[in-house]
Parts: sequence; structure tokens; C-alpha cells
Amino acid sequence: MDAQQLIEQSEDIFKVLTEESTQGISVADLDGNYIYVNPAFCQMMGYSEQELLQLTVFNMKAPKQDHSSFDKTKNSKEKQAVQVNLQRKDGSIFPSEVIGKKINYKGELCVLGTVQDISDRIATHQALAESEYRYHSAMQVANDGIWDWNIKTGVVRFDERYFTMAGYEKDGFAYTLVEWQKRVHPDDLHITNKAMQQYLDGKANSYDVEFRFLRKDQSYMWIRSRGKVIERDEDNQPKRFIGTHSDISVQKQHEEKILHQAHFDSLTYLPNRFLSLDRLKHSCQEANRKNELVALLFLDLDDFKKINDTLGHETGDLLLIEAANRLRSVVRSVDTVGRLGGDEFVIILGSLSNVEEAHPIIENLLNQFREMFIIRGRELMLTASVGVAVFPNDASDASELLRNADSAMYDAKACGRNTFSYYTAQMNQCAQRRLAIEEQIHGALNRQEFSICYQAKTDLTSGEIMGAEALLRWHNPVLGNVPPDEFISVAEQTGNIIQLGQFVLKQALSQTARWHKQFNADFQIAINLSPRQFRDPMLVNFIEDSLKATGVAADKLELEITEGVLLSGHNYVEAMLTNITNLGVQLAMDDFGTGYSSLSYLRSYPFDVLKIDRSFINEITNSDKDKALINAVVSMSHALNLRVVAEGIETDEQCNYLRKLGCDYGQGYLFSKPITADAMSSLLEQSMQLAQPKN
Ligand SMILES: Nc1nc2c(ncn2[C@@H]2O[C@@H]3COP(=O)(O)O[C@H]4[C@@H](O)[C@H](n5cnc6c(=O)[nH]c(N)nc65)O[C@@H]4COP(=O)(O)O[C@H]3[C@H]2O)c(=O)[nH]1
Repeated sequence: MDAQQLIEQSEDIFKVLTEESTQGISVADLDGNYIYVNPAFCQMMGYSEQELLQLTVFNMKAPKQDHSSFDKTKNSKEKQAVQVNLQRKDGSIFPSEVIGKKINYKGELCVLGTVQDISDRIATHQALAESEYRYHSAMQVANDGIWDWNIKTGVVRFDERYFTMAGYEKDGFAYTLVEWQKRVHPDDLHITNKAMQQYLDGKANSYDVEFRFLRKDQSYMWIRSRGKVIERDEDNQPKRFIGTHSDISVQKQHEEKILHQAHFDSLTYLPNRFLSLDRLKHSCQEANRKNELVALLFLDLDDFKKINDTLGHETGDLLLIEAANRLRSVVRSVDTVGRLGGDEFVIILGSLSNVEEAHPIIENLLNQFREMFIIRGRELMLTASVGVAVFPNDASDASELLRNADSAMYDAKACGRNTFSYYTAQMNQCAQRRLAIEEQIHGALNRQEFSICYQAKTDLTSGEIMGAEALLRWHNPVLGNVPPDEFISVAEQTGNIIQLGQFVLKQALSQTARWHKQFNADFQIAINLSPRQFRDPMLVNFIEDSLKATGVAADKLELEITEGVLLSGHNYVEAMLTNITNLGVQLAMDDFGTGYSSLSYLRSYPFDVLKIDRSFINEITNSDKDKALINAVVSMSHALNLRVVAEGIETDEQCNYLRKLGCDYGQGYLFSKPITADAMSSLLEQSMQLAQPKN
């Protein structure tokens, strides 16, 4: 093959290769005039081959582009690569990478150019740069610090943010894992290391852990650390581990606050019912394991409700806070004092080897309540009743233990308050009976299980029956005869007392109307009113309507109330008492001597009668103290224009003493027990016959 043939052949090869190439290829003479362009270049620039062959490489460049590269290429043996913006025929501009090389083309020195549209590459770079920028901005805004740990070298790099968030300066900060670990709170280090190891070992899908981290000022901040292995070695072992530290202290504070609110009482800061019972459960489980005992003390403040009602809720709250502080001060550090709600507290004494160990703590506890409470400069006496039940002796689990300690507390209250009672199985029976009463009282009135008894009231001077007290009786097929001392408090609690009270009033007034016609028009009927009935806005209307319906004169009705009604201090009580007396109905203060026995009540409210409680009458002939007291009460009552009734007279001796003292009326087994209406009718008949002059 001669030289010409060789040239032609190489031209053919060049043409075939360039025609098929997807890259733009051109050949220009040393002045820049195109002498060859391939189809890809034509397409790239938007010109036809003929058009391009009329143009120069300089015509392809976008305005303001550097033209020196062409000269550099033609003067150099090396290929030259430049990035330059080219302009298509339609005026649009695109970035390109042009590689120029001086070549021999068809016997002449020319410049071969390969052109590549790099719009996509540039766009990708830009997107990457933008995303990095966004990432860094986000990190800064998010307050996150970045760490980058080379597991192989052990070096950890931290970004600027990492230092500032914990108050450190970059200098003097050791860039190792060990140094980082020194700053993790000792209590959190184990879980942090474990989370990291599990992730690196492939046992966990992600590394995400929260821990406390030491700030430069020695306080701890809460950190959430998340990370990802981004590089592995040939053995697929983690090589580079990067992640972020986020400051979650504020979030943690909120979480802790919410958690605290869910577990602690907001007034006294003691564990609430939920947490107390949870701790009790754990104490019982531990006692089971260790063969130990747990004593549960159920404490209820005596008469707290009265104090709350009389002195206001704010004083009540301060009193509860002070009571809680006193309770805290007597227990051991391992014990729990919790508030179940209202004025009920529990004290969990765990790890006891015998019951006696609880005794000094209980004594101490009650002693705390023997000292006056000083609230807003006012001295208040507050006592407590404590029920004690022991696990596992008295109960097989925490909830039974709580129930039994509660029953024991009721017993302590019944024993005169300010004392404690250990749980006995019998108490459980009492609690069960109370439950049964609650169950049975529902609907009992409709089932006609209630009736009324009457106990005569005698004029101590004339010996005549001047009236009677109506006393409610309940016979239930399941429970038998239930005494009022048992069911009245339940009826008060359940609200049944409203209907029961109306029943007594109606029945007793109808019966009185009959006795008025039959025997004595002056006969007076006394009826008990419970505190709860005063909350019934219809009470006064009901009394008025019942008097009208039966025709009984208002002054023949006497309503007996206890101090409990007055202690609440509510305005509506005073208004109601005034309305009742405005009807002409008589008011009696019942059970005088058992509660506060406040004389001021007798002056402030429109009472007509005072009833001395039978507990004083019992001892009247033996105790000089009781004698002196009754003496004073009778004189004082007369001075206040009140008539006096002595309750529970059982002996002639008591009766004679009271008569001599000038006590007006008497009531008690000596004269008559509470009896049915029919029996009362017979008694009245007898009494009338006795009073009639014998012929
Ligand atoms: N040991 C002894 N006891 C005597 C003697 N004389 C009377 N009693 C008892 O003393 C209680 C007097 O009634 P209370 O102080 O009003 O005390 C009453 C009253 O507070 C309440 N109660 C009874 N009936 C009603 C009622 O209809 N409504 C309301 N709200 N309470 C009632 O239940 C309490 C107890 O009533 P009862 O069991 O009927 O008990 C009665 C009566 O049976 C005596 O000489 N010796």
C-alpha cells in the first residue's frame, strides 16, 4: 500500500469513528476555521455541517469567554483541556469540556477538538453543593454537633458546633473515644457503650442513644446521639462511623416534668396513689424473695374535712403540706410516704424482720401530730388515725394489703382517733359489711324495708310524756336488722339520706297528727336531720308542705341537728336554719358534748333546745367532772333561753339528779326504749289514764 492509500485508509477509519461518536468532534485549521465536524457536534451546536464549515471555533464560544485556549493548543504538543461555555445557533448557552490537540490532518497542521456537554455534571455538582450547604445550615439551626470517628485510628473529629454546645473550646479537647467517654455520665456509660457495640456488631439496625454529657461548667446536658457507619474495610468491618449529637436537655426537662406529674402529688410532692401502689407492689415482691415483712400504714387525718370546710381550702392545703413534711421526717430513707388523695396517706415500711420493728416508727408518727400546727399564725390541732397491715401476714398481695390497712384505719377512728390499730381478720368483716350495706340500701325504701320507731320524751317535773323522737329502723332480708349508727353514714355518703329523710318526716308527721287528735294536741315530735340534707335546696319547702299536708302546727315539730352541720360554715346552712325557724319549727342541738361543743354556735344560731349526749349522762352519778359539766350546761342553756333534754337516762338516780338540777326533759330506757307507733299509742294511752284523776 502506497502513502496515498495509507492516508486515505486512515481518513476512512477517522471518519467511521468520528461519525459514530456521541461526542462532538471537530477539526479546525490554525486560524480556527472548521474543516471537519462530526454529526454529534452539529447536533450539539444546532448547526448543519455546511453552516459550521463556514464558521470558526471562536464563533461557537459564548460571549465573554476566554479565547486564549485555542492559541495554547496550537502552540503546544500536549493536549489542552478547558471548560468553556458554548453558544448554540438558537442562542442558548451550555457548559462544555473541550479537549484540544494539535494533529496532522490531511497533511496539514490542524487542531482536533472533542467537545462534551457537561450541563448534567455541573448540575449534579451544584445540587450536591447546595445539599451540603443545606445540610450544614440545618445542622447549625438544629444545634446539632457532628462527630466523625475513624475506628481504625481511634481518632474522633468533632465540628465547631459540637464544642460550643457543651461550652468547650476546640483547643485542649482530646480527639479520642476515651476522652469522649470520660464526659458521659457514669450511670449512662454502660447503655451508651452497649448501644454503640450492638450497632457496630450488626446486632442493632441503628445507633440511637440518649445520655447525659458533661459540659465544661461541670453541669450535665442531655444528648441524643445518632450515627451510621459510612465506610467498611475489605473484611466488611466498620471503618468510619459518623453521626450527630443533639442537645435534648429541654425536651428531657419536659419529659421529666410530665413523668413527675404522673407520679407525684403536685401539692405535697409526695408519690401519688399510682406510684405509691407501684412501690408497694415492688416492696411486697422483694419481701417475698427475701423472706421479709412489709408494714403498710394507712393514715387519715381526723376531722380534716371540717377544718377544710371551716377555714377554707387554702388553709387545708397548707395543713396537708405541713402534715406531709412531718410524715417524711419520721420515716427511714428507704421507706415511702405517699399521698393517696384528700387527707389519706400511706407509709410503706419495707425490709422488716418482725412486726415490732414498725412500732417505734408508728409511735413517732403519731407523736408528730401531738404538736400544734401553726398555719398563717394560727394554731391548729390536727390528729391522725393510722391502720397497719403487714405483708404477708395479713394479705397475699399489695391491693389486699391496702384494703386491710384501710379497714384497720377505720377501726383506729372508731377507737377514738389519734391512735393506731393493727389489722385483724374481724376488721375485714366490718369492711365487707359496710360494702353489703351500701349494696342493700339501694332500693330498700321502695322495697318498704324501713320503718319508724318512737322514743318517748318525758317532762322531768310532771313525769308526763310531752313528745317523742322519731328513729329510723331498717330490716333487710339479707342483713337482718341494721342499726342506724351503721346505715345512716352510708346513706349520707350514697345520697339516699335525702329520700330517707323525707320518708321519716312524712311518716312521723302523719303519725303525730293522729296522736294529736287521739291524745294530746301539745305532743311534740323530734326528727333528726343529717348534714347532707342541708344541701337539698328543696328541704324547707318539703318541711312546709308536709306540715300543711298533715295539719301539724309548726311549733310541734322539732328538728335535731348536730354540730357537723354548722361546722361547714356555709352560708346556705345559716339561711336554711333561719328559714326553718321562720316557719315556726323548733331547732334542737343534738349530741351536745361529743364534738366541739362550741357555745358560740348556741348564740349564733336560733336554737330552742339543747340535747345533752348520753355519754355524759352515763357517768353523771359517779363522775364529779361530768356532774360539774352538766351543771354548767344546764345553767348556761337556761341563761340562753334554751330548754334542756338529757338523753340516755337509764336509772332513777340519774333521773332524780337531773330533775334536781332543773333539766327540763329526759329521754332514755328508764322511760321507754324506741318502740313502734302502735306501742307508743298504748304508752300514751296509759300515760293519759295515769294522769286522769282517780275517782
Ligand atoms: N344505750 C342507750 N341508748 C339510748 C337510750 N335512750 C336512747 N338511746 C339511743 O340513743 C339514740 C338517740 O338518737 P340520736 O342521738 O339522735 O342518734 C341517732 C341519730 O343520730 C341517728 N338516726 C336515727 N334515726 C335517724 C333518722 O331518721 N334520721 C337521721 N338523720 N338520723 C337518724 O342514729 C342515731 C342512733 O339511733 P338509735 O340507734 O336509734 O339510737 C337512739 C336511741 O335508741 C338509753 O337510755 N341508753
